[in-house]
Amino acid sequence: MRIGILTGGGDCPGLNAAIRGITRAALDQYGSTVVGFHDGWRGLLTDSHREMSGGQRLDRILPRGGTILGTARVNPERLRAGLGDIRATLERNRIDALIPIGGEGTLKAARWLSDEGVPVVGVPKTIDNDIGGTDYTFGFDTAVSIATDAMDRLHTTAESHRRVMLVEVMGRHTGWIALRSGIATGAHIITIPEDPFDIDEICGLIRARFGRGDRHVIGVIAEGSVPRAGSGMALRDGGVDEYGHEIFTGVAAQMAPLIERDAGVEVRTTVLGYIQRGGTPSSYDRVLASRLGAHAARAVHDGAFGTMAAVRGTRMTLTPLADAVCELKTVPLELYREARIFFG
Ligand SMILES: Nc1ncnc2c1ncn2[C@@H]1O[C@H](COP(=O)(O)OP(=O)(O)O)[C@@H](O)[C@H]1O
Ligand SMILES: O=P(O)(O)OC[C@H]1O[C@](O)(COP(=O)(O)O)[C@@H](O)[C@@H]1O
Ligand SMILES: [Mg+2]
Repeated sequence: MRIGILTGGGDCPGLNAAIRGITRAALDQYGSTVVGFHDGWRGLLTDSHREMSGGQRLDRILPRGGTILGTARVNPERLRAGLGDIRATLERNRIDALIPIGGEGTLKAARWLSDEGVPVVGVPKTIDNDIGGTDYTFGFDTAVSIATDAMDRLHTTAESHRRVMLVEVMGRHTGWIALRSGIATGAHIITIPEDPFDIDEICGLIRARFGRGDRHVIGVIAEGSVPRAGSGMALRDGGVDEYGHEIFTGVAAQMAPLIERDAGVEVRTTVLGYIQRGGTPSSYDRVLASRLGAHAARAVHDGAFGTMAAVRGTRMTLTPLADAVCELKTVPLELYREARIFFG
């Protein structure tokens, strides 16, 4: 077989391990060849690609962050309008099956291509861990470790200065990174997009902590957090970018002056940003990405198209793409309530 692969959406640690997993399995186990398309779906629209070869060169990419194929976002309408170009690229390169590695956006496009008759098997990736049909996505474990390390450091400086430290972490639609890193570091407040926050409640909690003699507060704020309607705070509207994503206006920075005024304490804001996505993957993410990649290679050779490689417990499985993209995997509210035990 000739298998096309691509990495789409935001990069994350483990993409290279997944590329290696697919390529090593396809080449060594099935004698197939692999063609890597550059910069996500853009590489299929413009036919920009490279032939992948196995051996030592691929072994060295296992621990490397980012993606050797490059990634990009393409306006979904432009992608749909380019179906003819995509088909032409696949035919010109004699591609028998496509393995897109991506988040919920890339996998929606994969599902659409599958519905159009293209043989597709997806591989889930994202630091946000918000893809349905799989217990975990690679990138998440590394991002949580980076956020945990950062917050451990912020505790000591906040305590020294008697400050509130708001730490904004990634999580566009879901609070998985905020929840996991917040619990791990003993954060006093965690806000997640799934449960709009009440700024008065947060201020009350901060006043109570300082009132009983505590010297600092760490608040972990998922970037997609929103204030509860009618709760005395409204976020600035940033509109939507050309790819259809909401443009964030900095929720933590907008909370800070309200807390300073109400609680009469100094507030500092740290936005962890792209640090969470860069650099070498954790051992967990390397293993998960390698296994998902090899499993996807196996699935295309079995003809199991229209599916996504997934992990359930410790087992590799296949989930129908339609099930994987029908809804985001959000943080269950009972899990968030469990975390609230440690607030304050
Ligand atoms: N509903 C959709 N239909 C077709 N293509 C889509 C759709 N949603 C996203 N895409 C394509 O997938 C790309 C990656 O999606 P995005 O959400 O940016 O990243 P991720 O795959 O990491 O979630 C988009 O830039 C777009 O080209
Ligand atoms: O790279 P961009 O376009 O600034 O996107 C940032 C977004 O990408 C992410 O890092 C990961 O999201 P995806 O995996 O869905 O691409 C989000 O946490 C963040 O909101
Ligand atoms: Mg996305």
